[in-house]
Amino acid sequence: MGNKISEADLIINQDGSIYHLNLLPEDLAETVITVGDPDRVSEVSKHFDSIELKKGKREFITHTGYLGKKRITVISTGIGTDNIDIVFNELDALANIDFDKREVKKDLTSLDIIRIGTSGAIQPDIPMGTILASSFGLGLDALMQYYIHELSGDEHSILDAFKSRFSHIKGINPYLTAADNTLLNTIGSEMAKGITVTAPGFYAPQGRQVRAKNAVPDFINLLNNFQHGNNRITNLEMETAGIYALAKALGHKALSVNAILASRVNFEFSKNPAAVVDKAIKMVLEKISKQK
Ligand SMILES: O=P(O)(O)O[C@H]1O[C@H](CO)[C@@H](O)[C@H]1O
Ligand SMILES: O=c1cc[nH]c(=O)[nH]1
Repeated sequence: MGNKISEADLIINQDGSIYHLNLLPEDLAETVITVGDPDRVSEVSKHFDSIELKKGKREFITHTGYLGKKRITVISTGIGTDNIDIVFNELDALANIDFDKREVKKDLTSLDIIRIGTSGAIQPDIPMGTILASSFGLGLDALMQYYIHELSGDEHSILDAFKSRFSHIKGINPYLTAADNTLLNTIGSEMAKGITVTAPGFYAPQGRQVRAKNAVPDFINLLNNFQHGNNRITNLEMETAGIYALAKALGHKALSVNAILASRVNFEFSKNPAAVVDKAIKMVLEKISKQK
């Protein structure tokens, strides 16, 4: 009885679906694509050979279907790592908790989770239109302060170097997690690679200044000058670090693929963002369709 998860910890709706995602366990495929924008879900599923279900609640829209013999779920997370907390805990519950018994299943399923997101580049040699796979996610948000998560030697050494270089920025406690190596070397094999910084906002937290004044001057230059071994920071967005860290904590494999819409060092934003996103979607689906 001690292992039973309470009704307040794991909320199951009257119809047996999980609280926010509105999905039943059988609605979820073992290959999951996450996107930020709910409208991007159909941009992915329009390439499927068949669509088995469409469900949604709030910003969490889900389509599950087949690409050849591969069953795939595509789901929108909305913006930010606070939403990643909800989506990843609920995806994991769908895969690994027996909803009738409210207990963790004996045999755990490790999902393959691939994010297709948009992002801004901070290196001059990464132009708009690049499709980039995140080798690491470096979080400047607070999500992982609430979870126990372990770091590998590589993760420790990059994170320690970053923390000592950025110790002057008040109120941050960065965390860092690597991509799943197999997904990086298969799905990401033909993509540019680099460390993705996940910011807790789009404007000043990504070094943008419109009217409100930035507390961290020269943020983009500070980030793009950071180098540890062969690792450098290439781009900024708002979910990857949370995805990598929570996926690892829950035993899932994750890769984040970034459609680069902005060059922050050239002060440019894509005139045709849909075409860049479509290129990323096609690259990912082509690789997934070749997986066993
Ligand atoms: O296009 P998506 O996947 O939402 O990703 C990026 O775009 C949003 C900001 O415009 C943030 O969610 C950021 O991570
Ligand atoms: O610069 C960018 C572009 C897309 N998404 C972000 O979070 N930042």
